[in-house]
Amino acid sequence: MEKKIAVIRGDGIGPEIVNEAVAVLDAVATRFGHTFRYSDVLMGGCAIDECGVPLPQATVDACLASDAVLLGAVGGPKWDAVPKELRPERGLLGLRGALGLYANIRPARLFPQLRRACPLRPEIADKGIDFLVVRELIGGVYFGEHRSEQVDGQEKATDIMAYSEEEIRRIAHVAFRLAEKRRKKVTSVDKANVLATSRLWRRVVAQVAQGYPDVELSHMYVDNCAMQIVRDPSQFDVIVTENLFGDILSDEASIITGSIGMIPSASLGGGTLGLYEPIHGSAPDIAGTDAADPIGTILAAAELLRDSFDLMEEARAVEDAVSRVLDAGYRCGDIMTKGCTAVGCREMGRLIREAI
Ligand SMILES: NC(=O)c1ccc[n+]([C@@H]2O[C@H](COP(=O)([O-])OP(=O)(O)OC[C@H]3O[C@@H](n4cnc5c(N)ncnc54)[C@H](O)[C@@H]3O)[C@@H](O)[C@H]2O)c1
Ligand SMILES: CC(C)[C@H](C(=O)O)[C@@H](O)C(=O)O
Ligand SMILES: [Mg+2]
Repeated sequence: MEKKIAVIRGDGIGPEIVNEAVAVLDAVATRFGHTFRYSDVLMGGCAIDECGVPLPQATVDACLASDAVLLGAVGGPKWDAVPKELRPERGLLGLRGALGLYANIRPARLFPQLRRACPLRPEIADKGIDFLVVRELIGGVYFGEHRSEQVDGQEKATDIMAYSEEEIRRIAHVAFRLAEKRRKKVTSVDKANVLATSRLWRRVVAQVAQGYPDVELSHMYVDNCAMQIVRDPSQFDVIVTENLFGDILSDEASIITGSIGMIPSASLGGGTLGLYEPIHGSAPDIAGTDAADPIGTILAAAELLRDSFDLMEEARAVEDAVSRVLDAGYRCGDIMTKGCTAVGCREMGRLIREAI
């Protein structure tokens, strides 16, 4: 099989972790006889430095001309002073919007090898952690109007959160379809006791549920959900929620499985083009030190093989390789526990490649 992959290394640890993920894709190509052609494109702070904007049109065009997009992460303190519409993160939001990627799927799954890195009490972890956060990605407050003005001699800032029925309906279908293939439970998370967008969310999700009679739907307020994720994560199968709540809950869900450095994400739209990235950011505090855990990005590459290229065996080979390296006791600093062998980003990548 021959496929084109747009590669966005980005800022901070982005280039370090993407290098390892691309090398893993190369190992897959060699073992299974595929050809992956990469086009390197700029986004975020590095694009501001090179081109003056966080999302050059050439990047959008290259992504649209590819079969999938692999991303590291963007942003960092170097660009804190740039005007808000030019911030590195605007590049990421702009790309998600330009590619129509409305569904962001972020798994929370505890690797059996990482039980000791799990910060939850053993009796809670032993009940199992295996759920998905399905986050709406191109609506809500992220894509509403952001305004700052002088009122009565003071600065006043406003962010508008808006959702249409159709924006809610399409993400709800994604959640129900995923739940049908899993444990058949959807928890829709909102703040319907306060927000008009959440009341609409609840009504539309309940309507969509009627088309999936085998799937059980429950509703939960986001503050309660944040608490339930650490109290008893085994109750969740698929969580579906709006953009901002999903951003926050997925970071929270990541840490109960060991580390944010281990969690991949897939951003999907109506077609086959998907964007695959770890859920974490550019980690400026450890950039350039070879301390970043590349596993989240490598597992994102596995998702890319499965979702965008339909290469099930190849995706499984990457996931099994990660498992075998963890079985052998190798750990990056974020998941290091007593008795294991500490390795850096490059060495972790090499071990996983060799295990393929
Ligand atoms: N998708 C993205 O590109 C994305 C996502 C989140 C944040 N950001 C941006 O990244 C920058 C830094 O944000 P932040 O510090 O709030 O969040 P962050 O996720 O970059 O880092 C949070 C903490 O997790 C650690 N961490 C993150 N990834 C790791 C990995 N792979 N291995 C080991 N440790 C890891 C970091 O060292 C840090 O202590 C900001 O500019 C933010 O806007 C970008
Ligand atoms: C960098 C930022 C805009 C982004 C988001 O909030 O979506 C990030 O936190 C993420 O989770 O991908
Ligand atoms: Mg986030």
